[in-house]
Amino acid sequence: MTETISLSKQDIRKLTVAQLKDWLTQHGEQGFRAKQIVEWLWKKSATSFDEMSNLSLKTRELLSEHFEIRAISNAKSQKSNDGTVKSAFKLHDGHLIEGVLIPADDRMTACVSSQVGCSLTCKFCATGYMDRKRNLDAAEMYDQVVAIDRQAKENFSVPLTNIVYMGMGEPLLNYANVLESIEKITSPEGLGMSPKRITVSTAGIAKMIKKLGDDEVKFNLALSLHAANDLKRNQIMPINESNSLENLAEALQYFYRKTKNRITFEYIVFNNFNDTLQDAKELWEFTKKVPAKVNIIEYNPIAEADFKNTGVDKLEQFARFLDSKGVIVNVRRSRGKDIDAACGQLANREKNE
Ligand SMILES: C[S@@+](CC[C@H](N)C(=O)[O-])C[C@H]1O[C@@H](n2cnc3c(N)ncnc32)[C@H](O)[C@@H]1O
Ligand code: SF4
Repeated sequence: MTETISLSKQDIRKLTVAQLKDWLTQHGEQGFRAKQIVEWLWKKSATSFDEMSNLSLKTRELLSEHFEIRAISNAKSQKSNDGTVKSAFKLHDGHLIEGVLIPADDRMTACVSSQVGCSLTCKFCATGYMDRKRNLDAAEMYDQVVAIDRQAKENFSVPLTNIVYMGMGEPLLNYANVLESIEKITSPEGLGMSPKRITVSTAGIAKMIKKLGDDEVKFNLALSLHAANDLKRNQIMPINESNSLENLAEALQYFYRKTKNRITFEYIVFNNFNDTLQDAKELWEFTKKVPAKVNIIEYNPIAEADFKNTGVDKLEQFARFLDSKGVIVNVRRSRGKDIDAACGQLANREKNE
């Protein structure tokens, strides 16, 4: 019988401080070094053991003999006319994911991916036409934030102010890793950012929205609604067939009771699909179910589908109706469209090479 020996070393960032401490003491090292190593790995984003200058050469050699640091690498960045920077990041196993820096007057936002591809097949989203290859681990999401923060400092001389989990993938289908990444991003041992500046966007997995409530998370939640009517939502978001609007409303109410965090509803106003006054009324009715605000977002055309944005007049009428009913509504213009860096356009494509 032949035995298969795995040559790949363990990713050291999968270990907790306590596990690392145990490992070090079992290997004749001082346990307190674990905290120093963890600080190098997260706060200082070291990509090699050689950088860990307060460890002895012997300790560094011991670590590199047994572990590796699976950092992501920046494969390519493209800058849009409006300053948006889209980056392709290469993962240790060769997969590519994308992250985007979105500069605005009052904020610098990182849009990060949570999965390689997506399994939810929303009809208007480029990522939905790719297969889901795998979930990202916490370090792979954390590394995107670190890399995009560097880009913000290099290009605009300011650090990131906000993070949105709105890149490739459905964050709530990678629940544990997404929460772990946010824990690292917000903890003083990591980047120390406020959870109030982080938004996780979901296509709507009712069970996991409730779990967010049970976990009493401090970050913001956005629901990609796009239709407040099951028949229409089923047509563009197949996940709605098993997570109806009624189930979602109930889950959101539960989430709100537990966290007191107001929900954001994302709504693309598609031409001749969900742009009538009746659609606006249904959306208004839905917003009454839970404290919420509405972001009307522009559709970024993708090759696979032939949706169109509604006209300016209809869009204004739609937004004015909501406003007249006391709904907090923002109309958001899309960014980075010339390089396919806008929401829903992330599918590892290059433009204008
Ligand atoms: C790409 S998704 C990732 C997060 C999560 N899977 C979700 O659906 O909310 C982020 C946001 O982009 C939106 N989106 C997807 N395709 C789009 C497109 N072609 N134009 C504009 N927004 C789009 C989604 O509806 C969602 O609000
Ligand atoms: S919109 Fe979100 S859930 Fe839907 S396919 Fe795109 S990434 Fe997946």
